[in-house]
Amino acid sequence: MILVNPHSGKGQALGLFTSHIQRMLNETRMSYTLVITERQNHAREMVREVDLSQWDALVIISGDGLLFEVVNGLMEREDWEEAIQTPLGILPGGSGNALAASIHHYSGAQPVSSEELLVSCGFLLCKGLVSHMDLVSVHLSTGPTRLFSFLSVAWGFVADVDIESEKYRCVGAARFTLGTLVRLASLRVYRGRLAYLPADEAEEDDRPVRSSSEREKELPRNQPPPPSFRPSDLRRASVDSFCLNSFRNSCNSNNGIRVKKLETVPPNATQKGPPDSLLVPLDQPVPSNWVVVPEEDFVLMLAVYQSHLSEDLYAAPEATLNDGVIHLLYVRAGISRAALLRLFLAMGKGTHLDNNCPHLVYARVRALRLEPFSPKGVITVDGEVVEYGPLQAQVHKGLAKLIAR
Ligand SMILES: Nc1ncnc2c1ncn2[C@@H]1O[C@H](COP(=O)(O)OP(=O)(O)OP(=O)(O)O)[C@@H](O)[C@H]1O
Repeated sequence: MILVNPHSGKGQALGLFTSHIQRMLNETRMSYTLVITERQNHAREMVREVDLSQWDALVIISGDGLLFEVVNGLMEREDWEEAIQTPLGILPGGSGNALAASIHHYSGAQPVSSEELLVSCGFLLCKGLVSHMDLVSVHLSTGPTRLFSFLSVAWGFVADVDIESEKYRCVGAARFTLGTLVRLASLRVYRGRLAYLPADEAEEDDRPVRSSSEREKELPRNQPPPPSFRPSDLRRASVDSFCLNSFRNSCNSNNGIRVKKLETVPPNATQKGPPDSLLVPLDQPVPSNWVVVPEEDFVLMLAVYQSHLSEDLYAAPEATLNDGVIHLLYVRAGISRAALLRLFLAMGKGTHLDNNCPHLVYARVRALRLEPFSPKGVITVDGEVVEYGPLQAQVHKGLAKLIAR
């Protein structure tokens, strides 16, 4: 199932699919159904109810926001443990495309333009090799109290830029550069308390470690793919005509693709997912083996679990898809505008940690707690704004599966 957010990025996700991806899938003789999302939470509600036995993979062509919905929809199911084993795929159609940029980077390739990134991720999808991907369980004190995140938690400068730059999405990935310059002009300090469990202090995840053959399974498909893409091999994809009983389906044709419109079911708020053995309730002090950061004034806090925060921000050079580590970066108050700008320019190349910036701190952690004291601010999880207030998070190594090698 390929889910498209027609409004993501510059609003061209469907066009990008037809111009770049459709032919590649046809050449591999992979059959698929395209679902165009109609509103926020459509994908989340749909994957919560869908019969997953009918699908080999759930692929999104959008920004990271749509994958966030799919991951959380799967984790809200009664059968979440099995559901989250469904291979996920991502094709960049947004303006940030952090996970797509990360998997392109993990494949060993050099940085590329947005269009080439789409083709690169298309090839990864056609190869169909599946790897495990870490998920982070994020607890909030209000709103939906537990979320699952595959990318980042941000507070302060980065979160502000992410949200404020939404209005510049027509310029694509450059929106973050533009937003950074605007926010630098009105640099703020955020007051709060940060604590974390260093990765070397924490016990390894107690789930059994899987063998590499179990980790890297090839996606089933109708026929083996041709060794390379040749025009003579071009065939039309056989488009599946699944009938999902829980939805009212109406299909119509769009550029030769069968488009399925789905009616979804009411939200389900029940808590699901693995226990967070490293966390104590938010109203209790953190355990004694945690580090409590002495400073209380910050410019930013960024917890990231993949290498890239956007196509142009190589935030965690050491990160891999399944390292079971939250890469925590924070910048203490007192940094000059010029030094912060230099830091972000260096992040474009992934050299920010080599620059010995005295205000930047980096730690590999397994869990963290953030208690903002500033009355107003923005916190984002995977680029989506969440309720502003205390939160804590714990990584779950390799909980999800991603088509990524
Ligand atoms: N048809 C739709 N109409 C409006 N919103 C939608 C629709 N489909 C999905 N959404 C919502 O749009 C939000 C943004 O989606 P997404 O992150 O995929 O794109 P984006 O914001 O353009 O990408 P990026 O995060 O890279 O900038 C998500 O929260 C998603 O729930």
